[in-house]
Amino acid sequence: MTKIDIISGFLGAGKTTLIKKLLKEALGQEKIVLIENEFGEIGIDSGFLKEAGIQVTEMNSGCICCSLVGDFGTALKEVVSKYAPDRIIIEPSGVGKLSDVIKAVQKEAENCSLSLNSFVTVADAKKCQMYMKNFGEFYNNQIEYAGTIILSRTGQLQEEKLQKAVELIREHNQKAAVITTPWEELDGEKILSVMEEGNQLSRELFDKEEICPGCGHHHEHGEDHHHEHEHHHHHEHEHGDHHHHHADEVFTSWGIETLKKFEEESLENILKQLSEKDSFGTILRAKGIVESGNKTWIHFDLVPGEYEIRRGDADYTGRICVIGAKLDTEKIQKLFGLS
Ligand SMILES: Nc1nc2c(ncn2[C@@H]2O[C@H](COP(=O)(O)OP(=O)(O)OP(=O)(O)O)[C@@H](O)[C@H]2O)c(=O)[nH]1
Repeated sequence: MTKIDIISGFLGAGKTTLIKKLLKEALGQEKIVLIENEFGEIGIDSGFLKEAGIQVTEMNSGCICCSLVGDFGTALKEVVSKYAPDRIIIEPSGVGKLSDVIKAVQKEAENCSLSLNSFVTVADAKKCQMYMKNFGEFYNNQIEYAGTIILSRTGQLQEEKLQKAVELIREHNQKAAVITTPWEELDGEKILSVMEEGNQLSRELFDKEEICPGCGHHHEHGEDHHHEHEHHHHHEHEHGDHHHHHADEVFTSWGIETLKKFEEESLENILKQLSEKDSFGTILRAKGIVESGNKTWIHFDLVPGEYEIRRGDADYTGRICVIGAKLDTEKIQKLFGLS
């Protein structure tokens, strides 16, 4: 029986960082396949995992949570028959709805010999209030359906702020275990055992009813699609323009492969502008690997309010990806000096 762990979380929450930690500290002996579904045109994360000998299957052509459920099922089956792994870790795109991913996995689990072992959401403790307010339709679904919620960046947070984050999360999920301890203080084994217990707790919730991610209403399990549509129309009449969005209606991504070399200073200036000004749209995530002078390479990461530049390994070509809402991609391209 292959175990499946779903590690969801909004853009830049820390999913990849968590997966690395688990692989290193808890899953070293197991045969693992990672299925990544990145939102954005260019997969940037998978390099290090491939180097670590982990099998990575990228699904960058679309979203596993909605239209491509069929393809996702095929991908799962292929992975099981080809590698017979002990465990499949699924990292859905940061803007995917966790409930859709769980549904897709459950559907396939019946056919292949798969067991849904855990469904986790990584949430940036510093930003959950802002994300709930601005992108609640996607963000809250990930919180509501998680068996375990693993807060990231809690180390730098004041106690009251962390307390507030936990309260906000509890408004959407009373049952999940919420990990508040900074990750450096926890062993991967400990985190994994909490994740696996979370499965037991929320299975009950998931079996009984489904919370409509858009309107917050509970639908009986098994309620058919036709019926659901009527239900939604009903709401539209009541509340005006209520309808559910697909991720690609709300979020856009811009990605480019480039040979351009960047000085650390000028890249710093670019990231500073991206994170401070709102004239490029709402920037939610940027990452890239680009060449710098003297055959050195720079890796960078940006989430709202913070960015990080570090020296890293060369890659097969330079790549940059920016994700956000209402992006002015032309202006962003110019900012990187690439138009
Ligand atoms: N200080 C701090 N930084 C973190 C923590 N978790 C993640 N980061 C940083 O945040 C950035 C994003 O982390 P990732 O692990 O790539 O996040 P992700 O959820 O995989 O992001 P996507 O690529 O958008 O899917 C990286 O620069 C990490 O080093 C944390 O707990 N504390």
